[in-house]
Amino acid sequence: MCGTISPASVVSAARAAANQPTSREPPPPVVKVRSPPRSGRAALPTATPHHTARASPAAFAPRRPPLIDSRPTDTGPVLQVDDVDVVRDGNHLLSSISLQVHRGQHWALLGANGAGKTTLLNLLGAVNHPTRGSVSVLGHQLGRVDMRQLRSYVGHVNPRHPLTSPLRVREVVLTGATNTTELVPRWHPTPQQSAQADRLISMLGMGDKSQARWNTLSQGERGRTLIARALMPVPRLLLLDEPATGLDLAAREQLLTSLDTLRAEHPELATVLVTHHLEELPASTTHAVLLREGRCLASGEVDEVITTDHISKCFDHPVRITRTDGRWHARADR
Ligand SMILES: Nc1ncnc2c1ncn2[C@@H]1O[C@H](COP(=O)(O)OP(=O)(O)OP(=O)(O)O)[C@@H](O)[C@H]1O
Repeated sequence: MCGTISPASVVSAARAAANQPTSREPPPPVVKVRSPPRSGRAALPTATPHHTARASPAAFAPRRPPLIDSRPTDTGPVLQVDDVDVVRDGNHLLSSISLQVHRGQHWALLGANGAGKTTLLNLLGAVNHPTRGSVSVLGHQLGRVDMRQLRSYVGHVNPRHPLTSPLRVREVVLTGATNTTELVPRWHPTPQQSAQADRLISMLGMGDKSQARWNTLSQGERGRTLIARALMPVPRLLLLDEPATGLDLAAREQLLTSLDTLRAEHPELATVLVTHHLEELPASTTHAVLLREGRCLASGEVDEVITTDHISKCFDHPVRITRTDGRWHARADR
């Protein structure tokens, strides 16, 4: 039986713990490290070579004035992708992709198996660089910033979370503070980080599983744990890679309702949600991009993109699309 998820209160609690303003509160004075970048230039340390990217525990001290100015007063796009290609082993995984995501927008990223959805999401999450073209995340162009630090400002829910050691739920959530898969040796959370983790766990209905080990969790419990983990940095951008995979009917509906509430309560948040299934899209989805064989088939406002014609082309199969009470359904067109 699943507990009740209340994402609005989750984020409110996270903001309170991180001492950040909610959308209703006047912002406290901010000490900026630098002015917000206009040209995409970073107010971050310069790019860190991969071989030096391992961070010491001191690197995960409690957050001070943000190195990235990602406050709601920013007017630039949260994500800007310009004419991007990704090539691996001579194969074009993505070709000529462009995309602009603004705060308050909730994008669905749709496509058949192998269409390139995860490859694109990994660019948006500052996990990988493009082969050609440019990607800016929270106003910072990949290749000009410390990717690890930039990633710490993005909530990324990956159902294939590569955790192998049997960490407890609470420990997994705390790795959201360090943006690592494993606990960082000799790192200790601050009292605020500990309290925030406990609040998130409780509000995601995992309070009675807080000490359970990762390898014993059901798929739905893992999903909730990973959402709590992703919310630890109080992100302005939330990336969700097939968040409903493996959830039973009730758990899926609860998750989608939670995402609707989260979005309504936090109008500054931008999200990108990857799925193969239209039934897994929250009603609050505002935009969509369809990928087919690494290319963009359609992109824009959701009702113009999720159409019978586009979806049939995208999945190379004749389907009929209907939308009822904000939710989408796809049926084979016989
Ligand atoms: N490192 C790599 N080298 C070569 N090909 C790769 C590499 N990584 C991914 N691919 C291929 O790129 C294509 C796109 O992969 P990707 O995981 O982005 O697709 P997807 O749309 O997320 O698929 P799915 O819905 O099955 O998860 C696939 O054909 C995959 O096999």
